[in-house]
Amino acid sequence: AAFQKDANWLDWCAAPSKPAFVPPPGAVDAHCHVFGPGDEFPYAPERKYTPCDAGKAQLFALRDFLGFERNVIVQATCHGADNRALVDALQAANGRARGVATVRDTVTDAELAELHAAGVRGVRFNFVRRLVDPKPDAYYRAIIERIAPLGWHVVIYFEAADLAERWGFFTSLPTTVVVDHMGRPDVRLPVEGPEFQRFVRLMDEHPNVWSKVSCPERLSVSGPPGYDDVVPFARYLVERFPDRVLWGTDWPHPNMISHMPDDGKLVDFIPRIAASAELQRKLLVDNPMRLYWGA
Ligand SMILES: O=C(O)/C=C(\C=C(/O)C(=O)O)C(=O)O
Repeated sequence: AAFQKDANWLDWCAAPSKPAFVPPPGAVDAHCHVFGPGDEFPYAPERKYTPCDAGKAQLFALRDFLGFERNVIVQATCHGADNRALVDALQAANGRARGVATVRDTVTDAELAELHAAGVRGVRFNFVRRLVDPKPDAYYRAIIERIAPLGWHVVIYFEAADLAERWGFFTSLPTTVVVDHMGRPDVRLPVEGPEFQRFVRLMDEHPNVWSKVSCPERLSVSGPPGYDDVVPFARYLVERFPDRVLWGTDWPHPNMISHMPDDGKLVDFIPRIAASAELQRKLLVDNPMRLYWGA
């Protein structure tokens, strides 16, 4: 094989349980990835991890098994700014997938047009240092100038400690801004405490800011299968900002060290954080369709 996955890499769950929760018709898995296969879509030389391959066929099979209709496929750092695997998956999805790409400030108009034609509707800025060496604000502002005319939005991934430091930059972004995984709250701290309430203030004071209420498996201290300690945080955001939340599996779950989540159990997390059919429809259908399909 062209690439060897990292020695401690956990492969995605090959036989997830069938979720008890049945997603509403048209439900969207709004945060997932495709990895390689590496001998067709090489991993980026600047990557900080090498995953197992996780291709579009498995992603779409999981979509169908879990009862979802569509995917938003997000470029992961292991592919850097090489979006070929993402574009390949989008083109194979027959309109049932949209993408969030990674581009450099040198991206050409032709490259942006090709990405848009494939179904890309946003770019991702990853500030998690174990994944990417951060760039100066000017680098990101240059990219935003290039993508704003396309109507794209920005997805940002950062650690809770970064929020205070980058508040000025995050609140200056002119597009819709979607935060991955609730800004990674420390769930040992109280929901009403100053740390999580800083993130709540970001959403409360900036109506262009959305959040994914995903990845309990990354945040939980109490652990699987229920990730009980994450429920209050995700539920709070769904109930406070029902029109600006998204949910995703995060398949194939890169960099999970403690365990590999069962995707069926992640789906059964949804009714615990979105307790009514209306909130479930907003979270899984209305919000992602509005943002990614312009519905
Ligand atoms: O998949 C996620 O959203 C989380 C992770 C990885 C990435 O986002 C990435 O490599 O782009 C992580 O926390 O390691």
